[in-house]
Amino acid sequence: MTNFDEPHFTAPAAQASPPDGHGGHMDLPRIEAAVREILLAVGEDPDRSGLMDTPKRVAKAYAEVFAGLHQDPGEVLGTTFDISHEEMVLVKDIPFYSTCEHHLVPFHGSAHVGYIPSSDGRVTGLSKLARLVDIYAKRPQVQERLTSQIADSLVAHLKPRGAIVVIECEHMCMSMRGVRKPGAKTVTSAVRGLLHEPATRAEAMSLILGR
Ligand SMILES: Nc1nc2c(ncn2[C@@H]2O[C@H](COP(=O)(O)OP(=O)(O)OP(=O)(O)O)[C@@H](O)[C@H]2O)c(=O)[nH]1
Ligand SMILES: [Zn+2]
Repeated sequence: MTNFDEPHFTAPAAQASPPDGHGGHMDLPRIEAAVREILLAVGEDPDRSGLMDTPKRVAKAYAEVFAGLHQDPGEVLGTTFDISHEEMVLVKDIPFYSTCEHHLVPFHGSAHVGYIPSSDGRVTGLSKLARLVDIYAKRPQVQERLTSQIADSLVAHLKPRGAIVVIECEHMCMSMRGVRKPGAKTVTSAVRGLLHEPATRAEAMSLILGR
């Protein structure tokens, strides 16, 4: 069964902060040791010159790719402005990279994130919507959970009257291996509140799809 629980914001054996300095910890030496094991297991020589620094590099790369495990969406969405806006705010074509939790290879594409602000006259910064996408993308993920987590986080932190998230992705686990269908796109959506109304939803979808 899929586990929809929020990952923990702290990991055991704290060793080093992720590169963006948003708190939380990664056990870099442990990642390095595991990468060395993988290299040995596939029949490589981790001590040859080309691979000598690879475990260290991979650990550094993983700290970046999984940094979202240690970031708090509430903190990002906490920056709000006193702007009364009754209609939809939509940031579309937000590029992102995530990691398929089944194969630990990338899936990547675009996210479209929209909301109808709460009646309290406050909106969040536009960049915060893109930051929110990254916080959830930079974790081991499946596309469906990524989509609903972004929508649920908007609802929890901004109390909007409605929210919509549409994500279009290519999964490398379907392109470079396995079924090998490069170019196949998976589209997922999550809709909350007033965006369930057919006319509002249709308006959002036409804004999202009208390129
Ligand atoms: N629903 C969903 N499935 C995903 C996602 N990312 C990868 N998958 C799928 O996860 C499934 C894992 O299937 P398994 O049969 O357990 O693993 P596998 O033998 O590697 O499967 P193949 O990829 O078909 O070779 C595959 O069908 C993947 O396409 C995702 O974000 N959402
Ligand atoms: Zn996969």
